[in-house]
Amino acid sequence: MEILHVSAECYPVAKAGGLGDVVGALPKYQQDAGHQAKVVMPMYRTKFLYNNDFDVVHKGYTNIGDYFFDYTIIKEKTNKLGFGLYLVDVNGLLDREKIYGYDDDVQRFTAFQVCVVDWIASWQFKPDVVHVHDYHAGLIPFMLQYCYRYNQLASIPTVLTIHNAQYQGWMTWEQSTLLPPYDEWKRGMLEWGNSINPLASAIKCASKVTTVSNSYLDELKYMSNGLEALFEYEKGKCVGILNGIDTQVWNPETDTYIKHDYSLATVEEGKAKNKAQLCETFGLDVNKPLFVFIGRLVGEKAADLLPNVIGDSFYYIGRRMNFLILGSGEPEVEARLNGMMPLSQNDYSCYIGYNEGLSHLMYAGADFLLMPSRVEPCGLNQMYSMRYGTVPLVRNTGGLRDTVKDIGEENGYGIVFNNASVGDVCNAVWRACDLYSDKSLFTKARAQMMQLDFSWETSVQQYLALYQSLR
Ligand SMILES: Nc1ncnc2c1ncn2[C@@H]1O[C@H](COP(=O)(O)OP(=O)(O)O[C@H]2O[C@H](CO)[C@@H](O)[C@H](O)[C@H]2O)[C@@H](O)[C@H]1O
Repeated sequence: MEILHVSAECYPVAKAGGLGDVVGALPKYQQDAGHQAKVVMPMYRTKFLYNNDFDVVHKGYTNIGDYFFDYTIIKEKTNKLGFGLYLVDVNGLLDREKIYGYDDDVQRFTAFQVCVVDWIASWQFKPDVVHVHDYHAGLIPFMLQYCYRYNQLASIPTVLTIHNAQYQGWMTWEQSTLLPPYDEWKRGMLEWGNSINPLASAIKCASKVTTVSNSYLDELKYMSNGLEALFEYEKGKCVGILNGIDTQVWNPETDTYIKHDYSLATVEEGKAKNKAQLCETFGLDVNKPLFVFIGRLVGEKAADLLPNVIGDSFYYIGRRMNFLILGSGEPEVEARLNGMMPLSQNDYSCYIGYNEGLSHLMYAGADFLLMPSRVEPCGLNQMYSMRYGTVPLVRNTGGLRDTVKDIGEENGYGIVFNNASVGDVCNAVWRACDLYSDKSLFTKARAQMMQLDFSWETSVQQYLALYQSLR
């Protein structure tokens, strides 16, 4: 089968979070399973672009509204990522340093999608399926079916994967002119809540919709930032497929980001060395358990709780542990976390920003990973941490519920709590400190987690079966 993934992110080309990880891995494993997988994404000004060689495979001319422009599709020459990587170059619009966060993001991502559809129209043989990820590619199922210019593409099956339904890409009706001319009778397929909603449109128009865990699919029916009724209505075509992790990138035995690689057999000393390196870098006490948080500092991840969790843990449990935070996001949370630095007694530090290498070292060197998420469609961090022998503390939600079993249960290995509240997280920290003191239980949990199988193979088969059902 020929599968075309359309996404705003793909690791290692450009990544802002878990979407990039998934789009950098899933196609590789589909290719390994004997299929032809391609990824098309915007051409940002990233290191990857400058450090690799590309061929021009297509040149085109199109428009968004009254802005007419040339675009170019370039392909990485050697398929070094394990699949065909295609970048859309639109001079001035897409070739920026950041992925998101510009005032004209609506124009940028609409232009990207128009170019992708325009490019597909030039193919001699059409792909067997177009697989779009999140709202940045959400207008494509509509365009393929209802834009007059692309009538010949209407029968291509489409799959939407929702990595995060919080962000929907809302556009005003005035911005509808950015789309190629379409059948006005179908404008309802673009609309939700009186505006153009690219994510809702993709849910309506795609042949199938997947979410990145089963529990998240259930939750979306009562908590999806306004789309609850739509998920209930379209539930017949929705299915949950749990993400895997790229075990070639996330492997403590071969990880090139860490100096001290380790396996299940050498986990004790391997983690100790990585922890020592981390503690030295951040001025932490290597003899105390180390709790880390890695992620976007936003409400969904309950990052706003962190300052009080740290303060209350020190106050009520005692200064028996270290905390280290890596992330960026809401300015108030960043400021509070930074503001706590002078109060550290060699037991707290934070790094505000994005740092891929440091994240690997933290998964490797920490004892515990905090994930109090209010919403977690799947969550990759907890799976990475388990593979690196770091015990996750997670809220009982979404993909966290589907992947972490509480230590209190038979064969459990993690710490699970119910509420995204300071009290519940502190209680989990307390339980973790107790676990840390119980050496034999801690070692057992660690060994058990490291042997769990979160590889992509199973999920890839589920995606392939889904595509097959559309042919
Ligand atoms: N400051 C920083 N420095 C370095 N690395 C950082 C970082 N901040 C985040 N990361 C990395 O970004 C990734 C985050 O992935 P998640 O899946 O946990 O969350 P995200 O909300 O981005 O993804 C969404 O999509 C994914 C994929 O489907 C779902 O798992 C998830 O639930 C959903 O919210 C991890 O690789 C993490 O290490």
